[in-house]
Order: sequence, then structure tokens, then C-alpha cells
Amino acid sequence: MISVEHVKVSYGGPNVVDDVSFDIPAGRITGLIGPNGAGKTTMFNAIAGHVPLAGGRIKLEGKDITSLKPHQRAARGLARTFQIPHEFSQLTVIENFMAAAATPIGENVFNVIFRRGRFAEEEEKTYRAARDMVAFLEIDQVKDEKAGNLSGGQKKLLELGRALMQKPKIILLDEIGAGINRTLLAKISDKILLLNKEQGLTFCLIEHDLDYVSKLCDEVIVMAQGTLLMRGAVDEVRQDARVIEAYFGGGKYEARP
Ligand SMILES: Nc1ncnc2c1ncn2[C@@H]1O[C@H](COP(=O)(O)OP(=O)(O)OP(=O)(O)O)[C@@H](O)[C@H]1O
Repeated sequence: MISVEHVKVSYGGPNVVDDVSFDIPAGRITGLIGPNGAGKTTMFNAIAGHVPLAGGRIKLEGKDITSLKPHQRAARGLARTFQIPHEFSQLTVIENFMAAAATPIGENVFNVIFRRGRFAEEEEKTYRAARDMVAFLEIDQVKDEKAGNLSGGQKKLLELGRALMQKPKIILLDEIGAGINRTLLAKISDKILLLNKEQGLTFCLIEHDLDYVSKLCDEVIVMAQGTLLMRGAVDEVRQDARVIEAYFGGGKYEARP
């Protein structure tokens, strides 16, 4: 689905991602793990087009997307969530979902003036899709709440819903489970597994809790200090001496309390 080929990224100084190559296979849930500062979010930024590459290329379904802007990559089916949710805080949950929907028909003047009927029809369709998303995520009680007033966990659900409204083929989830309680965490994993199994949606997720990763992911890619350390099944990776050294600093792994 995604091929990362010899990617390098620099924020002005030395490369923080340095010659990294891996594939994210279609229809699977792949984890991207590694210690703080390993370059995981930077890699997501590179894949989604939020930072320029200092070298290498990114392919989506075999096509080179390296020169495409983020919205062009989104139009080809690539969605992402952010570690710090990017909601429109003054809009309600429903409005946030509508704003995130793929290619609203009313976006240019021609459509607004000459295709009013069609515009209303599309808007109604988008509204229905937004309502369906509220139902899918089971957040009916906050659907008319301004996004800025939601709890941290509810914002994570909103972030997932906004990505899903783009009708993507692949979603990059950046620490969707961070800082939320176990009940909500379980709910989010159920949704991810359902979307993967029933719709074949591809996921790549960054997450620090390896127990959580092992429940969701078929395979994990491990980064450390801007490089690719290894990839494999979670249990295999967990026992690898290089990973223990890099990821856990040689210490014992502590599960989420
Ligand atoms: N906008 C930026 N400008 C300059 N340096 C940055 C920027 N963003 C990240 N970095 C640096 O790039 C390196 C990789 O950071 P990145 O956030 O990609 O790591 P990470 O693996 O996602 O870490 P974490 O698990 O803590 O989120 C770090 O040394 C970080 O300080």
C-alpha cells in the first residue's frame, strides 16, 4: 500500500530520519514503535506530505507521491491523525465531520451558483455521513457539542472520525491511545479492528504501549535514532536484544497502569 524508500528528513540540522525504507502492507494493521525522539512522527509527516524529504521517495499503491501536497495525498486515500488533535474547536462534532468529508461539491463558485440543487443534495449526503459517523463512534451525546469542549478521549474519537470521513484506503494513527482511559482505549481498538476486518482498511499506528500494539497489529516496524531497527511480529520484536536496548534502555518494560 505504502512504500517508504530510503527516506531522509532534516529540520535544518542532521537528518532525524536517515535512509529509512519499509512497506506498509495493504489490508493489515502495522505498528510503528520506538523510543521518544526515534523519528516516528516525522516519518508520518513525511508520508502524509507535511515535511519535505531530504532524500528518498514515498509511493502509494505503486505510484510516486513524493511531490504531492498533503491534500493531494488525502485525495488519493491517505488519511492521518495527529498526536495533538487538530479539530475545529468552534465547530460542533457533526460540523467537524462534515468539514472533513471528501471533496465537498460546494467548494467552488461555479457549483454554488449553477448547481444549487446538487449542492443541497451533496450537503444532505455529507450530513447523513456525519450522523452515521457519530453513530459508528457512539458519541451521540456530544454530537452538537463544540469540539473545543470535548474531553481528551472524545477528541481522539473525533480525530479518528475526521480521518474516516475522508473515506481513506489507509489511515496513519499517531498515538490515538495516548492519555485515554482503558474503556475508551478498548472501544477505539474495537473500531479499528472492525474497520480493518470488515472494510479492509489499512492502518499504520504509532503507539508506546506494546500490550495495546500486540492486540491490534499484525507486525511492527521499530525505529530508533532516525533509523529502521527491525520489523517483525510483536512478540519477536519484544525479545530482540537491540530493541530492548534501544526501546527500553535495557530496563524492564512497564505496562500501562
Ligand atoms: N518541527 C521540528 N523541528 C525541529 N526538530 C524536530 C521537529 N519535530 C521533531 N524534531 C526532532 O526530530 C527528532 C524526531 O522527533 P519525532 O517527533 O519524529 O520522534 P518520535 O519518535 O515521534 O518521538 P515521540 O515518541 O516522543 O513522539 C527529535 O529529535 C525531535 O526533537
